[in-house]
Amino acid sequence: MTVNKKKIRQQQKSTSSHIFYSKILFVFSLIVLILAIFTSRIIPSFFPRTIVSATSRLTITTMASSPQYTKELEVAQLAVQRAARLTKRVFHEKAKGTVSKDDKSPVTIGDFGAQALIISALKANFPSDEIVAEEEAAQLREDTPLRDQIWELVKSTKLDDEAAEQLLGGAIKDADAMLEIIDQGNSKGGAKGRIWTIDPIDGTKGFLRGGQYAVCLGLMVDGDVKVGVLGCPNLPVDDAAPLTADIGTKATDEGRGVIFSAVQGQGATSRPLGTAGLAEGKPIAMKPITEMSNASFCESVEAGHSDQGVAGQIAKKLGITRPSVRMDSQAKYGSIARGAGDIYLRLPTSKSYQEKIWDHAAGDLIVREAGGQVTDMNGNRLDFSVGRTLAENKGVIAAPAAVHDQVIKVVQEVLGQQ
Ligand SMILES: Nc1ncnc2c1ncn2[C@@H]1O[C@H](COP(=O)(O)O)[C@@H](OP(=O)(O)O)[C@H]1O
Ligand SMILES: [Mg+2]
Ligand SMILES: [Mg+2]
Ligand SMILES: [Mg+2]
Repeated sequence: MTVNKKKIRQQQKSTSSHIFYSKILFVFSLIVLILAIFTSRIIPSFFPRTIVSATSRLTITTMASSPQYTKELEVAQLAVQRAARLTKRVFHEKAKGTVSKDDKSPVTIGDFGAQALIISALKANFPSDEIVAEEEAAQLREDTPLRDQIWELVKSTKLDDEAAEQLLGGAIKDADAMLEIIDQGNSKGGAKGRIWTIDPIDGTKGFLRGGQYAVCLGLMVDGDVKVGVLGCPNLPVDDAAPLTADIGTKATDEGRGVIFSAVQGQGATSRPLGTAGLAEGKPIAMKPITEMSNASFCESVEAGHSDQGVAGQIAKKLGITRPSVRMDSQAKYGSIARGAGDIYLRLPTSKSYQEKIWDHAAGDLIVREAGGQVTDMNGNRLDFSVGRTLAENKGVIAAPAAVHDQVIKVVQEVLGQQ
């Protein structure tokens, strides 16, 4: 009897110590898991991709319940929509008020006007945010007729929706105030705080020749792109329309004009550029590549902006059989994000050129939120935290996440043979 009791007591003791040790083990594992997740977010390269992507999914779920950057997104979309109204007016005019910048690249009254409208909308809503924008007003201060031409456009470009126009802060006071506003885009950029980046007309050369162009706006917080908006007035509204360099010969804008948007962790959308207010956005996603031979790739129209010879060799080695679609501006990012094309290749043409952050911020986020991966030619993520340029990166390779490693491998092989 006593022996049995003793046995039972011993058994109870060992069970409760088991439970005690299991609890300790459980709490310890939990702490390790939390630490792993926390550290993997700070130093992602130390951890396998699976852990990092599981964490991102965790972030997405958390963020979905309390969407962030709602106001930023609304203001950015409306500001891009209004600026695109201005660029479309200039686009349909014969004389586009083109002048040459110091680096010999073109700039038009559309570039200056769109930048003034976007900055004034941002300053009305987020007065302490910094802005990195492409253009500056110096030339306009010495050229009064050019300044006045832009002012005429800026003061008469409004959204039809009165409430939306009010949200953007309404009209700019006068021509001098407009010049000051243009120059508020002179931030040096960097890794701290809230910084917007604007390309009022990306693909100015495309804009001038009647090709694709984009009005681009991105918000970076501590060097990371959180919001991206691309207005592409000459792309088809239809997300399923095939990728083509041709914008058609129609004089009307019917069936054309799209805004791509993304917020980090909330996916990417497209909506018609429209005329009044904002249409409902539709989620967009990159197309999975099942056969490389059926894949399409796009690149710049300008041979001076991207090495088309090297891109051709990469495509061939990947097994891509179709010729590239040459398209100006970040319309390329939008097009692959909605599955109209598959891969975007941008190979440097010179050792010294540094890509500008306004040429890539919005597109980078939109593609990544649509299921893509965007890196430089060495496979490193684009680093928007080092100033006005992507000084730490060379070239751009954007592709569906599932094949991106394969593309980078081929890029390295081809470049290694150079
Ligand atoms: N040598 C070069 N290499 C890469 N990009 C260049 C370049 N010279 C200019 N660019 C950039 O290429 C952008 C156009 O991109 P794409 O060639 O894809 O259409 C230009 O934007 P802007 O048109 O806003 O000036 C400009 O900033
Ligand atoms: Mg330019
Ligand atoms: Mg540009
Ligand atoms: Mg530009």
